[in-house]
Amino acid sequence: MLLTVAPPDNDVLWARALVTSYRKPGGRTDAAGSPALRGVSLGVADGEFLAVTGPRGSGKSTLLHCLSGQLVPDEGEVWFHSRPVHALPEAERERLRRERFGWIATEPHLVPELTARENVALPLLLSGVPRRAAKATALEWLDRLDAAAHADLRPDRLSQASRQRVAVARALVTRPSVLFADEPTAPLLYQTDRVQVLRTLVAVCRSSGIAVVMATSDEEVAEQADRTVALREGRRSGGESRRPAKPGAAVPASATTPLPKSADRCSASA
Ligand SMILES: Nc1ncnc2c1ncn2[C@@H]1O[C@H](COP(=O)(O)OP(=O)(O)OP(=O)(O)O)[C@@H](O)[C@H]1O
Repeated sequence: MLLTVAPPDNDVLWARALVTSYRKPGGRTDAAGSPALRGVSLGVADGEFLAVTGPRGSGKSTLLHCLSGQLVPDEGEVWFHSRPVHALPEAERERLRRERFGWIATEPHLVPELTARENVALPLLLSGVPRRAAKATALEWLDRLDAAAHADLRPDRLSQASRQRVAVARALVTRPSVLFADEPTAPLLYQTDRVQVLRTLVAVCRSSGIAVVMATSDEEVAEQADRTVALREGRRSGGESRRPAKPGAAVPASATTPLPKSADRCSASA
């Protein structure tokens, strides 16, 4: 595969001409001959909130999987700073995902036997942080997500919105450089929950300098983003739209307080 030069300095993440097809169990390329991505290029600036929009099946999730190194594209390149994600061995991609990327799925997928605080502490424990420090940092992140009151409850005792807040705290506890979120508010029934979870997430990422790449088909969600790129049938559709910041947007005070020292990045640098 031809490697080009690394991306511009102000882009934390950069992708060029991504093409991806899903293969059938027999190993053959999709019989319909319809790649999920057909040449998508984009860059994500440091600390930027980028929304990826498009109808169902347009390739949003596939793009996030490629950008986060979960899926290696058939063609094209993905760079994280000066590292060619598409060309890294599986073990290095996994390490990158664990240490520099956060992931929020549509469903929270919390460990049912663990409390909210233990769920959030888990990524830190797995990267070798001592238990006490990990649990203290987990509580600080739950507090920033307005979920500290639920710290000692297991997921089955939490509302859907609270579970998603815990999942957001778990994704951010390692202070990733990029947070990927795949329709994170879609399962929340109430608009007030969707708005609050999203605003808290965005405020925390902005105050911590974490870039966000969010797949969404919800226009209200996309309106919160700094920039929106649209997909249709695996291709960029139309231009991109940039929106001015909304200084008046109400966010919980806890989401914008500076991070305590113990919440500083715990993982190794890339
Ligand atoms: N695991 C898979 N195996 C086979 N085909 C897949 C797989 N995942 C996605 N696809 C196909 O790839 C295309 C893009 O799907 P993708 O999930 O990336 O789109 P999306 O915009 O995220 O849609 P949605 O909003 O429904 O999740 C679709 O045609 C979909 O059917």
